[in-house]
Order: sequence, then C-alpha cells, then structure tokens
Amino acid sequence: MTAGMIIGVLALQGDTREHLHALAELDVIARPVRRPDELDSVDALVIPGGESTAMSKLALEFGMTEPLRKRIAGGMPTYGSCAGMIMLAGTILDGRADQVPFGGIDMTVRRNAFGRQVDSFEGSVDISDIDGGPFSAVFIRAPWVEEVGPDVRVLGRVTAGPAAGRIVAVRQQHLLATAFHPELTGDLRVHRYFVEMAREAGQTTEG
Ligand SMILES: NC(=O)CC[C@H](N)C(=O)O
Repeated sequence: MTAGMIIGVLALQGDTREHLHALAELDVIARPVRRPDELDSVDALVIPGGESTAMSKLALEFGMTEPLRKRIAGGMPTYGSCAGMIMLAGTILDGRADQVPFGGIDMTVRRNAFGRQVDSFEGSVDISDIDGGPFSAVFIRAPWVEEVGPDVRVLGRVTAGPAAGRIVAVRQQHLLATAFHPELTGDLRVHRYFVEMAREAGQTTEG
C-alpha cells in the first residue's frame, strides 16, 4: 500500500520543501497541505521545522488547528521536526501565551532550549529504532524534551557536549518527533522510518 500512500507536509510556514524532497526520494506521493480539504486527502502528515509561534498563528488563521488536532488525536501518523516537534507537544515551555499546539504527544518541550549563544550546531544522536549508526543531527534554535509521559518512548538523546543526555527524539504510537532536521542533511533514515510507520498504520486500518 506504500505506492498509493499520500503523505502531506504542512505548508503554513517552515521548511516544507525540504521534507517534500526527502519524501519524494522514497516510494510515496508527497504533497503540501495548507487547507482542511487538503488535510482530508492525506494518509499521514509531516510538520516541518520553522517557527512554531508563526505556525500556530497561521494554523488558527487558516482554520487548521481544530482539523489537525482531530486527525492527530484520531490516529493519523504524524512526524514533527523541530518546530513540528513543538507543535505536537502537550505542553510548551518558553512558548508564547497565545501559542496553541496541535498536541498528541504526552511530553513537555522547551523552546530554544540549547541557549541563545548557540543558534545552531551539529551533534551526534543515536536513535534506538533506526540502524546504521548515529545521526549527524542539525539543531537550529531547537527545542528539547524535558518530560515524557508513560506512553512516550524516548528514541534518541544528545550523546556529547553540554546538552548530553537531553531527549531529542520520541515516539508515541503513531506520532514521531525529532528536535533536529533530518530533512536538511540528506540522511533519509528518519523519513523512511516514518513512511514505514504510516504504512503499518494503513495496513491496520485497512485490515
Ligand atoms: N528550527 C526550528 O524549527 C526552530 C524552532 C523554533 N525555535 C520555534 O520555536 O518554533
């Protein structure tokens, strides 16, 4: 069912195009999603990196917040990178008061957690479900995960440096989030893992 599967990439704000490119390398149809009717036509969704406060505001303006919350809570496989991770969090620290996440993952994330002095850096992250060695992970004003609920599996932590041990990749059933940007490094393993998740979900719902 992979061949016919359609994966949307939220296209309100952020690096939508890079995710579309990454998905195009895999055996799926990938399209941008801006409106509720476009959301209805996809089997799974990627929420890109960018600026989560801007994304939240645009989602409210485009009438996307409620439809997204419903689909995500209803089992649509969804992957969020960086700002996308923030939007999938139940609780945001250092967010804006008017920021409304889509939720879904029982976790608390801290925005811009790695500190102001380091805007972006590359670190090494092992992801427990993904073979092939550690990721060379790009962090850009990235969040980290401060707390997870009992249903959340921690998949990856920063391995070295001052932020060593910080949680930067998680999964809760059909939902996946990373604080870094695999769409920027040409390493397709996270996208492939997500496509596999989406395919499994499709098989379950289609019997
Ligand atoms: N690269 C990113 O997606 C950065 C996330 C951004 N700092 C935010 O809070 O939304």
